[in-house]
Amino acid sequence: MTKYYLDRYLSNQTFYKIQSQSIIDNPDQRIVDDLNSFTESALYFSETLFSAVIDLISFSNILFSIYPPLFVVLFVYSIGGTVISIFLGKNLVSLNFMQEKKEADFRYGLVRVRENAESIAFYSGEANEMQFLLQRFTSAFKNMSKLLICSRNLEFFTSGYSFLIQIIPAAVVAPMYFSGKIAFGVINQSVSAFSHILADFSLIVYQFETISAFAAVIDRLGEFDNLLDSSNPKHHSDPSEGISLIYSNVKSLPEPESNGSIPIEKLQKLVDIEHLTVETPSGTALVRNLSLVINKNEHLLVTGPSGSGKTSLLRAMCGLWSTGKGKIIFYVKDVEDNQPSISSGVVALEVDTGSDKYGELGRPSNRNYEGIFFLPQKPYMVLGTLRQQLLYPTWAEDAISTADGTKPTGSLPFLKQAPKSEHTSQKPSKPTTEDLIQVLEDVRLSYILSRFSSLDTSHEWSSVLSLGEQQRLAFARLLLSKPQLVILDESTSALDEANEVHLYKQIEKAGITYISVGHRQTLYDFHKKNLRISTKEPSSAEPNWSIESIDRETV
Ligand SMILES: Nc1ncnc2c1ncn2[C@@H]1O[C@H](COP(=O)(O)OP(=O)(O)OP(=O)(O)O)[C@@H](O)[C@H]1O
Repeated sequence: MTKYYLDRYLSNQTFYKIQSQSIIDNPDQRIVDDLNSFTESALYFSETLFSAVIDLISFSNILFSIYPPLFVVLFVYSIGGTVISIFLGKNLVSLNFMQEKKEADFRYGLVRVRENAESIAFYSGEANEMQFLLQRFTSAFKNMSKLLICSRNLEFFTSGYSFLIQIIPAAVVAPMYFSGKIAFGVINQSVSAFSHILADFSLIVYQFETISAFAAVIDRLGEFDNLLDSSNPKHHSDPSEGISLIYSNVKSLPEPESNGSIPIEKLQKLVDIEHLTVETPSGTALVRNLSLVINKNEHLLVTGPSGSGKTSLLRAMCGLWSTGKGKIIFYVKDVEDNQPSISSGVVALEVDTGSDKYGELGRPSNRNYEGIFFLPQKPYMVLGTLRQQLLYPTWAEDAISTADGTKPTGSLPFLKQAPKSEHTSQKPSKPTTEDLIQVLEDVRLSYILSRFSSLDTSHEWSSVLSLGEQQRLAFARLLLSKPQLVILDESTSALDEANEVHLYKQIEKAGITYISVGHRQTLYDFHKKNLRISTKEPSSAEPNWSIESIDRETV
């Protein structure tokens, strides 16, 4: 179940939507704790129900042979008990639901302190953090107090209910004993059979607390499950709504014209943006009616005031945001045909938006395999070794290792990776250790190898590497992946100018076309075109962008 939920959580960028739009609270807690409680409680209830049925069958016969009216008493008593316990414990489901949420919020607060330890320490923000954490804890504590009061009332009733069981059957059959119809031992027999059967009928009374906790877990999982289903593209009512992202598959070179030449624009087109309007998820238009073509080696610099929507444009290009309208077409090469020759004579540019390859929205499962790479503003370091940092996100280590570094034995089904699809087989071949060492030299990071002794040591990389070093590591990933197009969102903001120049030269040398977002004047040197986005009246329908060539001589 964990793997099933993880698969759905990580597909279609659902994890991003949940986090950026705060759709539901604490998905991690739902995957870890709620799934655990769900499976445990489901098993427990199945067992309890099964033994109750066996018990009922065995003791009904005995009780019926003693005195049939005892059954009527038993029914009335158990139904009355169930109604009262439902009344007393009716708030338990919502209280349990909130308890799960509040405890998870508190835990998440602590995780954020751990993740942002250095920033908090620099700010000396301990007192604020303490207050913030105590607020969350107090909230969980108050809810727990309500939960305890509700459980206490229910417990009082349940105890009284179970004590009366000892008296009721004896009181019912006592007249029969005094009139000499039954022996004294039969009273004991009837008490025993009565309490067994009543326990079976009173499952709701005795298990009310567990049932309400189970119901809260089902609620939380159900909410999560619906959300995961709704972000599956198959459930979208109209896939044409919003921004369409199309990956057009260039199967081969275009047809030569009558004079034997190939139109340069057809040969080199990488991205075509048509009438694109990007809006925030709340509906504010940021970039309006943008039309733009990016050809091979026509490096584009996106500039504009802070908050004008530069990163949002990149989000739309990566498919993270689809609010707005217009079309973005990426011309990606098919790896099987990636060395076409003009003499092959095969023609045309094939637009492949078929559902078989890219899904109904025409999006591939991993854009890195399509030759498009994205470097985000905040460098992201994975948990693991330096080798894993460099291979991320295009390749993964083959074996799944446990925390102590040993490889798992046995054949647990969830450790098996899904069979490689036709699409993932297009991954570039995995770099060797020499390639990794070389790329570290290319980004001027070879000294970290000697500092950390080998490529296979694990560290908390985001803490032990400076921001600039993390940005250089991100460029190393890019150089290894060798994409056709890279989208850089202020990816050199923490670097000195010499390193920035060096890295841009490296990617230019590798033949990678890049689109950068940035504020620095130095960036103009490496780009051919400048897209300026301005902040205009949100109500205005006028385009708020302009594009101009950058003349390297005059910069
Ligand atoms: N999830 C969101 N929901 C609503 N509005 C958002 C969301 N994310 C960003 N915005 C808003 O969209 C606008 C554009 O944000 P964006 O990050 O694209 O700006 P930017 O031009 O890249 O700025 P900077 O140069 O400061 O990085 C901002 O006003 C921001 O507050």
